[in-house]
Amino acid sequence: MSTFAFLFKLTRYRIGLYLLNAIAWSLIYLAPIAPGWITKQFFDTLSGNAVYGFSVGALIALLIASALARVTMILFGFVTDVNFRFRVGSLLRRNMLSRILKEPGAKAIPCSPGEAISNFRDDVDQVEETVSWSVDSFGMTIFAAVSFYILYGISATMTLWVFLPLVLVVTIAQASTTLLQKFRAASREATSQVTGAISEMFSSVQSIQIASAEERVIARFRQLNDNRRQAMLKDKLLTQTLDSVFSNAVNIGTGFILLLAAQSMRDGSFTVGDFALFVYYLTFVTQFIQNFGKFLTYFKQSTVAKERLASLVQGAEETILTESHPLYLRGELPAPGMETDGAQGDSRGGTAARQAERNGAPSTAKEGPQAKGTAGANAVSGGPAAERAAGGPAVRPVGRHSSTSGKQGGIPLLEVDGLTYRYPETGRGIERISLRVPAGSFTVITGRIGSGKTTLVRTLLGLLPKDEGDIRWNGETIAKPGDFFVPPHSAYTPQVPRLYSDTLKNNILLGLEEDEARLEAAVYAAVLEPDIAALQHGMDTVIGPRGVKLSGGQAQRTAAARMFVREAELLVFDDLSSALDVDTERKLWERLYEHRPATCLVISHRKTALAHADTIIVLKDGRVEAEGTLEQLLESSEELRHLWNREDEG
Ligand SMILES: Nc1ncnc2c1ncn2[C@@H]1O[C@H](COP(=O)(O)OP(=O)(O)OP(=O)(O)O)[C@@H](O)[C@H]1O
Repeated sequence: MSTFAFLFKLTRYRIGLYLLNAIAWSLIYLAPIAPGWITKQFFDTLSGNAVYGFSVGALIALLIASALARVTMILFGFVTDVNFRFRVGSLLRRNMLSRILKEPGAKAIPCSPGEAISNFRDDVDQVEETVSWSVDSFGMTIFAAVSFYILYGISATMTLWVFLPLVLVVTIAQASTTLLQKFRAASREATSQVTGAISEMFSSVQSIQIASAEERVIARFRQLNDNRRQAMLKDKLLTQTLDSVFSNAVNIGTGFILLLAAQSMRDGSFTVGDFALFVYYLTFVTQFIQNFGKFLTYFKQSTVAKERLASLVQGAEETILTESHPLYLRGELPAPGMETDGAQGDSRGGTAARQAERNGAPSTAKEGPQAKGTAGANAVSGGPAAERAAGGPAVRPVGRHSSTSGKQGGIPLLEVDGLTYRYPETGRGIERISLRVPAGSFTVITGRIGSGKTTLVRTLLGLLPKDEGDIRWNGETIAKPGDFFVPPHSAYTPQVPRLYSDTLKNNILLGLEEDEARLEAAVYAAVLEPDIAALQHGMDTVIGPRGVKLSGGQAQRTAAARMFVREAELLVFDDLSSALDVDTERKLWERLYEHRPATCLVISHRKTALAHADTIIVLKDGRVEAEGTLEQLLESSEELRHLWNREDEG
C-alpha cells in the first residue's frame, strides 16, 4: 500500500470530521485575503487612489472584524483538528494492539517491548501529524491560488518573483526524498535500540550485578546512545537545512519584489495600497511555502513510520492498520467480548471468548520473542461471555471431576498428532510429537534441558505458531489453539511467572470476580496458606515489583493458585517444582492428586512428580523418546533412568 493510500484510508475513517477540519482550515488560511484587501483600500484612501468610497473609520472597523472572525475560526479549527487526529491515532493503536493480541503469545511482537512502545508512540504521532497537516496544505494552496490571482492582476512580474521560490523549494524537497527517508529510518531505529536497551537493563538488574557486567552494559549503552546521537544529528541537520532553504528562497524573492516595487511606484504604475497588499500577502505566501515543504517532509517521514507499523503486525496485510472499528470514546464501554464492529468492519479471527479474556484482565501470556516462561497463568477467565462464546463446559469448583470429558477409555480429552515447531532463529524445537492425555489423568513430560518440553506445551497451547500437526479436544480438531486453550478449557503456569504490583489476592484473581470459597480452595491446592498466614496483611499484602518480594517458590505457587482459581479442565504446569522444596512439592501434587480436580499436563524431572504420573512422556532432541508408566520406563528407557538417577546425584 502506498503512503498516500494509507493516509487516505485513515482519513476515510472519519471523513466527515476530516472535511469539516479541511473547511475550517481552508477558511482560516483564506481569511488573510480580506484584511489584505482592506489594508490596500486603507492606504489607497490615504493616498487618494481609492476606487471604493469607504471611510478610514469603516476600514479600521472592517479590519478588526476580520481579525476577530479569523480568531474564532482558528478556535473552531483547533477543536476539529484535535478531534480528528486523536481518532486517527487511536484507530491505528487500536488496530495494532488488536493484531498483537491475536498473535501466538510468545511471538506477539517481533521486537523488544521498548521498540514496540516507540512504534506505538512516535510512529503513530508521525502519521497523525501528516494527516493533520494535509488539511493545512490544502487550505494554504487555496490561499496561494487566490492570492496569486489577485496579485497577478496587479503586477504579473512581481507575482512571479513571489512564486518562483516555491517551485525551487518543491524541487529541492523532492530531490532530497531518499536521503531524508534514510536518515529518518536510521534515527528511529537508533532511538528504539536505546529504549530497548533501557528496558532490558531494568528487567535484568540482578543478572547484570551477579555477572559484574555493569561496565560492559554501560559501555554498550554509551555506544547505542552515540549511534543515536549521530543518526539524530544527520536527520535534524537535513531537516533544518531544508527548512532554511525554504525560508531563504522566499527572502530572496522578497528582496526582488522590493527592488521592482520601488521602480514601478516611481513610474506611477503601482500604488501604495498595491505595495501594502503585496507585503501583507507575502508573509502568508512565505508561510505557505514553508508549511508546504514541512508537509512534504512529514509525508516522507510517514512512509518510514508506516513501514515500521507494518513490521509490528508481522506479515499481516497492511490494510488491517486502517480497518474501521469503533473506539468507544464516549459513554459506557461494551461488556468484554461484546464489542460490536457492526457495519464498520470486524476484528476477524479472534473468538469472543478470547476477546472477553483479553478485555477482562491483563493477558499474562504476552511475552517478547526471546522471553521464556515469564508470563503468569496463560489465561484469565473471561466470565460468562467467554464461556458462552467458547461453548465450553461450565466452571466447576475445585474438587469435583468434570463430567463433560470424563471419557476414560474412550476418546482422550486431548490428542496431539505430529506437532512440529522449529524456532526460525535456530531451527531447533519439536518434531512430529504425538501424545494422548485422557481426562482426569496426570501426565508428566520429562527430558533433559533443551529437549523441547517448554516448546511442546507452548505450541500445544497456541503460544507458539505450530508448523505442522493436529490438536484435538474430545476428538474435535482445534483450529486455533491460542483461542481455545484458555479457561474454562485450560490454564497454564509458565516456568517464571509474572506477578504484578498489586495485592496477593488481586494477583491470583487477575480480574476474576471474587468467590471466597473458590479462592480458599485455590490457595489450599497451591499450598500457599502457610505463606499467607506469615504475611502481615495476608491476602491483602501488596506483592510484585513494588511490594513484598516473594521467593521463587512463593511466586510459582501464587501463579499456581491463579491457575487453580480459574478451575479449568486442563491444567498445564511448566516445571512448577523448579523453585519448590521437595516437601512443598509433594504436598502440592498430593493435594492435586487427591482431589483430581482436572486433567494435569506437567513438565517436570522431579521424582515426586514422576511418581504421581499415570503416564510419562520422555523427550529427547525435540522428539518423543519413550512413553509409559514409571515402572515400564525405568525398565525400558535409558533416558528416563538417566534423569531418575541424576536427581539422586543432585
Ligand atoms: N526463543 C528461542 N529461540 C530459538 N531457539 C530456542 C528458543 N527457545 C528454545 N530454543 C531451542 O529449542 C530447543 C528446545 O528448547 P526448550 O526450551 O523447549 O527446552 P526445554 O526442554 O523446555 O528446556 P528446559 O528444561 O531448560 O526448560 C532448545 O534447543 C533451545 O535451544
